[in-house]
This record gives sequence, structure tokens and C-alpha cells, in this order.
Amino acid sequence: MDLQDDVSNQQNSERGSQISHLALDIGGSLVKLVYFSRNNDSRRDDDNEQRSRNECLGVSDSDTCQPFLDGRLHFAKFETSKINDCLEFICSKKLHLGGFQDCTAPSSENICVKATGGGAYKFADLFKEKLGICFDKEDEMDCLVTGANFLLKTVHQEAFTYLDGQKEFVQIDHNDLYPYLLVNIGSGVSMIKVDGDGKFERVSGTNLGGGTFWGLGRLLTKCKNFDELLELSHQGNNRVIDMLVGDIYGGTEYAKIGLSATTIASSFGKAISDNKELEDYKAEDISRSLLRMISNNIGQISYLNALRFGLKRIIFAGFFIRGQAYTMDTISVAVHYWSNGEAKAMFLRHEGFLGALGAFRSYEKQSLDGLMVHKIVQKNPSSISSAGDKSCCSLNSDSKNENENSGCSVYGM
Ligand SMILES: Nc1ncnc2c1ncn2[C@@H]1O[C@H](COP(=O)(O)OP(=O)(O)O)[C@@H](O)[C@H]1O
Ligand SMILES: CC(C)(COP(=O)(O)O)[C@@H](O)C(=O)NCCC(=O)O
Repeated sequence: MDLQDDVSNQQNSERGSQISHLALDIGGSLVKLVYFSRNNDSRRDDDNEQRSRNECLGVSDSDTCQPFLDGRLHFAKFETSKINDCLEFICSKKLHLGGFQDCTAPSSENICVKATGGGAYKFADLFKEKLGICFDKEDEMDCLVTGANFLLKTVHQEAFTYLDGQKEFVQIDHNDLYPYLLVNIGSGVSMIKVDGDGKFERVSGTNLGGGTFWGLGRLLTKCKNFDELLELSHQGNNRVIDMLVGDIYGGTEYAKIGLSATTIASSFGKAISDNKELEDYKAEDISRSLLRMISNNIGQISYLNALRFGLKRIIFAGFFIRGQAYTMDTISVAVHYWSNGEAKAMFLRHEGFLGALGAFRSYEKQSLDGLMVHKIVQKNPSSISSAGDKSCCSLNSDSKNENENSGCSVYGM
């Protein structure tokens, strides 16, 4: 089944499903949306559609929930700078009204949607004006932690390590989950020591984050979008621009302090002596260097914070990572190198949706509409397949493309 079939299945399915509980995470770079659709139990057709969709997702029939419990989480993201696309999407799907479809519809000024991230404050008036909804604001750090704990506890094969091109899923014992360091690499970076559900402390952060990579990359390479910049980095060679220990030490290592000749001594350092202008460098090499610089730096600061609190597990999330092999490898190597192999870097398949998932979960705290997502997931992890609006993939690990993370449902980008 190709993507198009899948999308039309999805659309048919949405016609027969009840959409509810929209939650938003509006960050400095991206708006992330999560919403839930419960399949309409009275329609047998939907059973078949669900079945064929599950086949396409690699979810076996036996994994399918009973229709009355059955539901799906949908994920979507938009650039924050194109917030109007997001408003249009919500409006076209009536996501903001979804939770009330079966009840007497309240007047729109009573409709509150869970929202987190800085944009929950910045864009509150815009959402009120355009959609007539108000934001029920949830704390960003709280949501990140709730989202991370939710994924780690309930989604099968969510966390994995990535080293030397090898991706290995980690089965985390629920009783041995805490403490860990959560490093969310969004526009900026937050480092949070997590000790339990709702028990956490933001211990550090850095302003050299995903926004820095994308911002500098855009200026230096003239790339038009983030994916293009990432794509370029695949073909680049950072050694053209980075100053290596060998460049300083005449081709040899600095063995006394354990630095090999190929260690980067100074990111972008070669540019000071090359007598070259920006145009003389290839965009690929600039992108590679930049990606390495940011990833390395975050890996190192994360390790130092893990060391500070004696944490062995560092979980990296945020859309900067984007399931990128080179990014994950660089971060992992940095953590491994600095910790002498003591600490472990882990990544999440739903890396970019922690905040939105956390905001979504806060509906449950208020037990709205008897939402039983948690129970559904517990009962059957693979059945909360995430489906998007242009593509569809599963929350389980059977994704056709290993690198295709759960940010699978990408709409409007
Ligand atoms: N399509 C995209 N457009 C812009 N940035 C992207 C995109 N995909 C990934 N990114 C990266 O992800 C970062 C944003 O990550 P995210 O976790 O959404 O943070 P925020 O909450 O600050 O928006 C960007 O700064 C950029 O590095
Ligand atoms: C301010 C933020 C929490 C906002 O989150 P974001 O939109 O970047 O996901 C984050 O950008 C951050 O933690 N910046 C680093 C600030 C610092 O500690 O220096």
C-alpha cells in the first residue's frame, strides 16, 4: 500500500472517528500538535479500514484494540513563523471543537485548549481572535517531563542508543527509570534532572541549540529550509573548516593529554587562516561543521551536568535531533568520550513531541471525557499508532524507514 492509499484511508477513517483533545506546544521554532481520535464504534467499515491501515503500518490484526476503546494519536507540526498555516489546519479539521461534538456545543469563548511553550503566551490573543479559543496554559518543563515519562513507560521500543551507526532499542525497567537527565534540544536547550512523575529540576541550559544551527546555517549557506541544511551536512567534510589537533601539531597527536590528531581543536578554526571568503567554502562543509559544533557542545554540557548529579542516563529529545544519524552519533560520541563510557546517551522516537504529549496528558489529569489513552496504550502499545495528515506511521518500531521517527505526521512543511 502506498502513501496515497494510506492517506485516503486516514481521511475515510477520520470521517468515522471522533476527534478530541487537541494539545499544542508552541516553541521558538515549531508548533507541535497532538490530538486524539476515537474510532466510531458503530461503523463496521471502520473496522476494515482500521485493519487495512494497521496492515500498512505493520501492526498485526491481533494488536488492534476493541473499537470502543480504539483510538489514535495524531501528530503534526508547523513552523512557528507560519502560525497561520497551523490556525488554518486546526480550523479546517475543527480540532478545537472536536471534544464537544457529542455534547451541546458550548459557545466558543468557553473552549479551552491545552497549550504549552512560549507561544502559549505569545499567541494567546491570536488564537482567541482567529479561532475563538483560549489557552489553558501548562508549564513547558512540566510538559516535557510528563511527555518523556509517558513515552518511556508506555510506548514499546521508544528509547534507543545510537553509536557507530548502530541503533539499539533499550528496554527500560519502569522501576529503574529514575533519575535521568532529559536534554531537550529545541531552539535553545533545557537540561532537566528527572526524579519521578512531576518530580524534576531544570538544572541547566544553553542558548546554543537547534535555533543556532538553523539560524547560522541559513545565513552561511543560504539554505531555504531546515531539511535542506541537514541534507547538505550528509555530503560535507567538516575538516575543511574545523581546525584539528593535527593541524596545530604538524599532523601528529597530542598524546600527553590524550588528544588524537583528528580531534577538533577549534570548530571553524581553519577559516581564520585560510585566506578564503565565505563563498570559497562549500555549503556542505559549513553545514557539517556547524552540526558537529552544536551537537558536540550539547553532548559535552549534558555530560557535565550528568556528572554533577551522578546521572548515568542522558535522554536527548527535541526536534533538532530529527532522527539524524550524524547528530546522534556526535552527541553519543561526546557523551561516551567525556564520561569514559560511564554515561549513556539515549534518544526517543517521538523526540519532538514531548511537550505536546505532556500538554495532552494534562487533559487526563482533569479526567475530561473519560479519556483512556493511558489505558489503551498499556493494553496495547502498538495500537496508538500515530497518524499524520500527510503520512502515517506507527508508534511501534515497525516503521518501514528506520530513520523516519515518529514525527511522522508532518503537515504543512
Ligand atoms: N522543519 C523545520 N523547521 C525549522 N526547524 C526545524 C525543522 N525541523 C527540525 N528543526 C530543528 O528543530 C528545532 C526546534 O525544535 P523544537 O523541539 O520544535 O523546539 P521549539 O520548541 O523551540 O520550537 C529548530 O530550531 C531546528 O533546529
Ligand atoms: C527558553 C526555552 C526554555 C524555550 O524553549 P524552546 O522553545 O527553545 O523549546 C529554551 O530555549 C531554553 O532553555 N534556552 C536556553 C536558555 C539558557 O538556559 O541559557
